[in-house]
Amino acid sequence: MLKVERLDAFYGDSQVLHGVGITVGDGERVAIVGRNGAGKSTLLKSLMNAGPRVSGLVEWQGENLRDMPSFRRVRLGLSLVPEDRRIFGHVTVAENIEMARYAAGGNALPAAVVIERFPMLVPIKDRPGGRLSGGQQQMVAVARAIAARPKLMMLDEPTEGLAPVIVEQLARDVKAACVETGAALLLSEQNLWFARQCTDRLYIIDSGQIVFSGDWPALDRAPDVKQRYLAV
Ligand SMILES: Nc1ncnc2c1ncn2[C@@H]1O[C@H](COP(=O)(O)OP(=O)(O)OP(=O)(O)O)[C@@H](O)[C@H]1O
Repeated sequence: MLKVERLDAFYGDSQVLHGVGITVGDGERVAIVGRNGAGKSTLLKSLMNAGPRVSGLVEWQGENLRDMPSFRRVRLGLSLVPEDRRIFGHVTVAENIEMARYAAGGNALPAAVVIERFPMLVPIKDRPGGRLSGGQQQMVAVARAIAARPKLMMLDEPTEGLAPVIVEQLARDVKAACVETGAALLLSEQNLWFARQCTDRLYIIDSGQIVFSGDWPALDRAPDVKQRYLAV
């Protein structure tokens, strides 16, 4: 279980997160939604110690992570798929997924097993990463994360720039992969439809602060909140 309390994050002198508190239970799927610049990416990076300077509590399975480096967090089962996906262009889809072994060691799932879980990847498994569409790249990035058998997978705006038909497929595959492997999900998104398909509850972040916490029906019952923090 992830427990975050009083989390502040800074780039230089500029404070971007202010006293953030969230939890994600074992196997739970939770969304962080908010407008551009609200602090979603900064929050996920802060949880991995991958960029901003942070203070406050980040506790994972009862351990206060303090200044633990990212690679050790990965070994504890935390995994972040960043916005830019970081697919290797000169090796194939299957080899990109095989790279999960470097993060997870002997515990990683074989690429062939993971590819079966993502139907879109089956016909393109031998294609170089540099010749993939944005949607295919995102699918590979999620598959690679799943191959490392994370206990908590964090996805940073996976639908950005993707066609609606790909967004639908990605929603099905992300949810199914989490359910099958028991991985928890912390999803940063602006696409409310996608976030709702993949998760059971959400936090809204605005100007670096959590301004709403509840399940999706609770958001439906609060149209003023939706209008104030999520309308474009
Ligand atoms: N490396 C950085 N250095 C300085 N300021 C940054 C840096 N990265 C982000 N910021 C600032 O921090 C604030 C939060 O940005 P962040 O990327 O976390 O938002 P976001 O909710 O993920 O938005 P987006 O959807 O645009 O990615 C913004 O004001 C942004 O300009």
